[in-house]
Parts: sequence; structure tokens; C-alpha cells
Amino acid sequence: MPCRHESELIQLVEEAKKVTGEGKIADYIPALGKADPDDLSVAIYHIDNTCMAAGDIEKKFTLQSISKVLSLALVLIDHGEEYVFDKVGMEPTGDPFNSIVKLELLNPSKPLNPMINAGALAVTNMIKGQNSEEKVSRLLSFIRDLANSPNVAVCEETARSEFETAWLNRSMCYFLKQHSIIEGDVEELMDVYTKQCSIEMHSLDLAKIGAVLAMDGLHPETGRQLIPKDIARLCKTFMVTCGMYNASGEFAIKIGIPAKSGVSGGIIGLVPNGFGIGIFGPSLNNKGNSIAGIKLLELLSKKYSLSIF
Ligand SMILES: NC(=O)CC[C@H](N)C(=O)O
Repeated sequence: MPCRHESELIQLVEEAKKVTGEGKIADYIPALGKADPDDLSVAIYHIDNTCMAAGDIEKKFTLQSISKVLSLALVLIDHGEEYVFDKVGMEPTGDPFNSIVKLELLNPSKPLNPMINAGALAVTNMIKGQNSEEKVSRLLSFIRDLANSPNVAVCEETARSEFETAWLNRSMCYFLKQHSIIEGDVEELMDVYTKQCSIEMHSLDLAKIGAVLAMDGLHPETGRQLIPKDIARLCKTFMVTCGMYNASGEFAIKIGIPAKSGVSGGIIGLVPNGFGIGIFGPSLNNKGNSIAGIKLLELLSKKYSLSIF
């Protein structure tokens, strides 16, 4: 199995860190603007439960769009494929994650996939629960099980910061409500969505979640099948086709592993039947992906021939 020595990982982090200055931190969510652009951490969690990490691994970060894969898994478990894909499609868009343009161009106006904001909002709207508190708590406990860590929690400050500024996401919600893609109170949905995006953890927790996906939903530590195999397969396919926003094609060609990024600078990745990868590097490239994180994955993939293709 490749990449077994922490010293190799430390070297790759040093190399990748050189590009942090070429990117920019996302500050459209004001709380994210406080991150240190020079941070970079990576953790690898093998399915035999050995792990290693390098860089600023003590730093926590919020999942942001990475959470979209996990909320999708939960609603698929809750409702099944037919129900979910009646409201959200399976095609990549080629547009930025927060684009609204295709919603009006398409008929019926259902979001193209669950990894763009419009699709993720529709998915979050399907999380079962009597009220927003119960919905957040169900998702959080699912994610705690995946990370096998009770310390994973919502960063209330980031959630509030996004809730107070998420005008574009609110507009999409009203549009989707008009077209019967979502139902219920938009403010309640925004409350759940912003808390979902603000679930916070370390790179090692994220790598462990990657390892669960690498094992088709089976947790390597607890032996519990947390996600049914067919749903895990579906989530991984979305990661490949839509996980890196409108850079997913280039990422598949250059790196070739299922991965999902978030504007906090987090990236989850996985090598099937091998290991999960958790990365945090808040300086972003112009597509909104961690600039040093992508560099690091490129170096890792080349060095150990990780592409699944
Ligand atoms: N790309 C992202 O990580 C976006 C997530 C963010 N919470 C948003 O909706 O804008």
C-alpha cells in the first residue's frame, strides 16, 4: 500500500505549501475570512485503521460543500433514490457552485445535481425531522458516526455568519419553492443548511469519513455498515463527476480520485479499498478549490499512481 511514511507526507506538504500565496480565502461568508491563508494540513486514514498526518493538523475547519455528499447519503437512506432524484438531477453543470442561471433555462426547473448549491438546498430540504433542530441533530449524529468522533460539532459563529449573508442561496430557495422542488419555510431551510455547512472537524476526521466511502459505506473502525453499498457508490460517482465544482473534469484527468471540496478549503478524497484523505488549505484557486490542497493531491496521485482510471 502506498504512502506509509509520515516523512513522505511532510515533504509533500512542504512542496504544496509553496502555492498558498497564489490563492485567496473565501470571505463572502465573513467568518471564513478569518482563516490563515498559509495553513495546509493532510491526513490519510488507511482501511486497516492506521493513519498519518502532516502540516497544521490541529486546525479545525467547517465542511461547507463537503457536507453535500453526506446530506445526500442521509436523504437517500431516508427516502430512496426515486424520491430524491425526482427533485434533483444527476448531471454536471460546468457552472460555478452558486450559479442560478440553469434553473430558469431548464424545464422542469429541477437543479442539475446535488453538489451545486441549488441541488444541495433541495437535498437538505428532504432531511427528516419535526423541526430544524431535529434535522440538524440527525445529520450531525450521522456525521459523528462516520467520523467515529463525538467531538464533531456545528461552529455556531460560522453558521450565523452565513445565515446573515446568504442572499443568493435564499433567492434560489424561493425560486425552487415556486417550482415545487422544495417545500416548507425557507428561513428554516436556511437555518438547517447553514448549520450543515458549518459542521466542523479536523483533517483526520475527514480522512476517516473518506475511508468509510473507500470501503463502500462500511466503517473500518466500528465494522458498522453506515451507508448501504449502492448509496456509497452513488455518492462516490457524484464526487467524480461534480465534486470539484466546474473543475471536476480537469481534476478527474489530472488526479483521478473521487473527491469533494468546500469553500473553507477542505477536501475529502478517497482511494477505493485503500484509504481516505482529509485536507485543509483555506487559500482557494479561482474555481473555489483549495489551491495547495489540489497541488498536494496532484503530487500524491502522481507519486503513488492513485488515479482510478
Ligand atoms: N462551495 C461551497 O463550499 C459553498 C458552501 C457555502 N455554505 C455556500 O452555500 O455558499
